[in-house]
Amino acid sequence: MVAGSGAVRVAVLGCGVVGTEVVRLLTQQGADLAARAGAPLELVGIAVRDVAAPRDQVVDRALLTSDAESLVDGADVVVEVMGGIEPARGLILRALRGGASVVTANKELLGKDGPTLYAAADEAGVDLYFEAAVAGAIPIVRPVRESLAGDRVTRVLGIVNGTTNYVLDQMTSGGLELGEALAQAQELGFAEADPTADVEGHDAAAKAAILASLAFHTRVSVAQVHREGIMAVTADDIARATATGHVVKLLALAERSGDGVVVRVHPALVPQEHPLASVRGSFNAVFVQAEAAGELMFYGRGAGGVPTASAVLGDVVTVARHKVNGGKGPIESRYAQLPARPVSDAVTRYQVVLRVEDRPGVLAQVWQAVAERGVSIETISQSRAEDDGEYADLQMVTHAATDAALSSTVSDMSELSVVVDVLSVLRVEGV
Ligand SMILES: NC(=O)C1=CN([C@@H]2O[C@H](COP(=O)(O)OP(=O)(O)OC[C@H]3O[C@@H](n4cnc5c(N)ncnc54)[C@H](O)[C@@H]3O)[C@@H](O)[C@H]2O)C=CC1
Ligand SMILES: N[C@@H](CC=O)C(=O)O
Ligand code: NA
Repeated sequence: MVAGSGAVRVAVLGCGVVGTEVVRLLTQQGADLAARAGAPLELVGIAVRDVAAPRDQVVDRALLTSDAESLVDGADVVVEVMGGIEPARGLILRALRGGASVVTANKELLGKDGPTLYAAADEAGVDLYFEAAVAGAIPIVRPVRESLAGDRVTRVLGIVNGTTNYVLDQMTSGGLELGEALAQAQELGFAEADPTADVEGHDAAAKAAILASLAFHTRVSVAQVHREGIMAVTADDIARATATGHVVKLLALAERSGDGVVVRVHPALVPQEHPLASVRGSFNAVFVQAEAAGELMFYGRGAGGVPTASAVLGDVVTVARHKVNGGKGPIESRYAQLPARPVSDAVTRYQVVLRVEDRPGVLAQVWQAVAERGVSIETISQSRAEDDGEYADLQMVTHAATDAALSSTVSDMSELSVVVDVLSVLRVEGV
């Protein structure tokens, strides 16, 4: 419960893209937030690296401090939006152990070491909320953690990284190079401080681990997530996708597989008519399949300071209400303890493009290599290779099979003497 004046003392750690917008909402919406929380939310300080650095004018410079520890010690609610592992982790633990509730947007930390933080919150009897950590403004953590607590989730599939969705979209519709589109995403405040976290899939993998943990009541760490980023996606992949009625998206998937779960992040072809194909720019979308609810879709802005601040403030109001009225949000639910299965167990489909010698009998050899692995082909087409009359390009899409069978098939095909090169291998999802 709140002591003294009755105001809830809020400390903000980090004043970058998200922190500045959190400060703006706390400052400009004070009266509404107080009415909703049941007490004024008093911004008691903002921890920054450099108190002298230029700031947006909404930031009251008198509140800036480089002493984050003292700030944490005097707060009822700590908002961590500095990112990274340390000192964020130490400060969050200090806050929780000192009796403050914590709101964080830090998926990297939750994906790596969430259980330590959940345990500290549980032991101290305070809240740890993190709606902003997955898919920005979209309410997805709370629906999965609370609204679906009475159901059995079977699959989570979505676009959970705004930067890579923006980049792939710009490559598809604007014809931009990856580097050029990434620079724009950085400028717009979508990218992580180190954008390799976005383009190499680490950010999406952390979010997938968080979602899988919540959906399956199981601890899933980022190390258990199969991860491929978008750096290998070429302009040719995108052109081929368009020609065959697909869009390339970086997907996060978490699904039950036998008695376990498979969690994976990778680029995939999505049919143009699938709702995920129309998720443009920095928007995100998550499909959740649950046994009783059926299919649910969550859509909205997945990145950017202002949308993310909305999710942060929603959590701040919730934990402040608990400080004012008593009560507490849910603790970590991990009773199911489903084992993490490798990506080789996932059932998917591949689109493979081979450069082959352009002579009779080639198709039969390729077909046989596929059949020997128990895989079957749904569509196959052949075109003359643009750069050399001796070769042809074979483009095929398989029926569903395990990732193990499909990758072995590609490996076998690449060994055939008639196969000159494997030009592209992409999974196909959402069919
Ligand atoms: N930008 C976005 O669209 C979203 C970001 N997030 C998460 O929100 C967090 C913040 O992200 P951004 O605001 O975009 O990053 P940012 O890099 O713009 O801001 C972080 C700020 O924290 C400060 N900081 C870092 N270490 C500090 C320390 N030891 N003491 C004091 N200040 C320190 C930095 O100087 C910087 O100003 C990250 O965890 C990020 O993953 C989550 C959802 C969306
Ligand atoms: N860098 C992240 C920010 C939000 O989580 C993204 O692009 O999605
Ligand atoms: Na969210």
